[in-house]
Amino acid sequence: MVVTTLENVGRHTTYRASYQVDFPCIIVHGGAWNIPQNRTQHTLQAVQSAAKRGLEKLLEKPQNGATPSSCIEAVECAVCYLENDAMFDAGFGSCLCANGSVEMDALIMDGSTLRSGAVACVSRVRNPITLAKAVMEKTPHCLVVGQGAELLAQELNIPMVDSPLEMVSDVALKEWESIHNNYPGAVDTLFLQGGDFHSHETVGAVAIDSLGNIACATSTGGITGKRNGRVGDSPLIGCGGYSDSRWGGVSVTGHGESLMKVTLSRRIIFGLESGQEPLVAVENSLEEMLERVGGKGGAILLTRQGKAAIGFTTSRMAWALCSPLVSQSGIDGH
Ligand SMILES: NC(=O)C[C@H](N)C(=O)O
Repeated sequence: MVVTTLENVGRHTTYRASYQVDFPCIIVHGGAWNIPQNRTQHTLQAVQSAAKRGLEKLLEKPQNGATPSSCIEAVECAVCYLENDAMFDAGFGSCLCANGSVEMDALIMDGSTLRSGAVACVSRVRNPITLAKAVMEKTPHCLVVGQGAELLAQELNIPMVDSPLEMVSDVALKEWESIHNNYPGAVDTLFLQGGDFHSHETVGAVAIDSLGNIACATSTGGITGKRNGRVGDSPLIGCGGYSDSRWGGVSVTGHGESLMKVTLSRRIIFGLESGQEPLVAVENSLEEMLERVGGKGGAILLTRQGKAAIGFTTSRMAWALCSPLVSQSGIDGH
């Protein structure tokens, strides 16, 4: 068993960067994997636009004396934008399960109260992140799944499609057909050493508003060929995302089963609590996940102190950072 030590930290991280930012600020990712060249431009532009829209929400003037805590609206807005883009593995265009259907997961978390809401295995909801937000704001629960979640969407008039087939894109269908007959291996191998070739553009965002409140959101269709009913890391608190305004917020992407085993997002925040620099917390956690359980992934982090950190162990991950003074983005490893 190899346990990550200080000597081997940094061996696998393909990209690491950190920025000092002003408030309010938002950072967005579009999934860690081996993004093909022909998707580069679109993917990068989309995460940049999503971050810009999120920032606009953060800069909106509060109405009727309402508290200007807009980080939740900002992450929802950025994630919705990417869910609506068929290129991403979230909302319309999500990866397909073994039986060819779409099952989506999403999580949102409010770091000022630790309230969170999540949905899993929804097939007919246009924007799973909006339903996750409704779970947080309108129910006493943290996670609602499947039919129960869709019933809630109906009750709350959250936009749904009539048939799950309406959420299936041509690209997702093509990829599903290409790994036909190899489903059991897919979830195990797609993100493992050297195997980050498919599956896909999970999306996420972290925002800090002018009051210093921090929210995170993550949304995904999971991994192509996953067993029906499989739930990945994305909707689970501490796995797909975590936010505590005392420290920071994080959204992650990658091999869900690995991310769950090391509770990647909570682990990164715990690194901050233990006094680690933001980038060290991100890098140590990703390295440990790869060393310990063999899974690759990526993370975005925004801290209370105004540091943004980005890291990934896959070949690529599209990300974009936007504040009134800073605008940065990237996709390649070093
Ligand atoms: N692309 C991804 O990030 C997949 C997601 N983490 C899952 O396993 O469901």
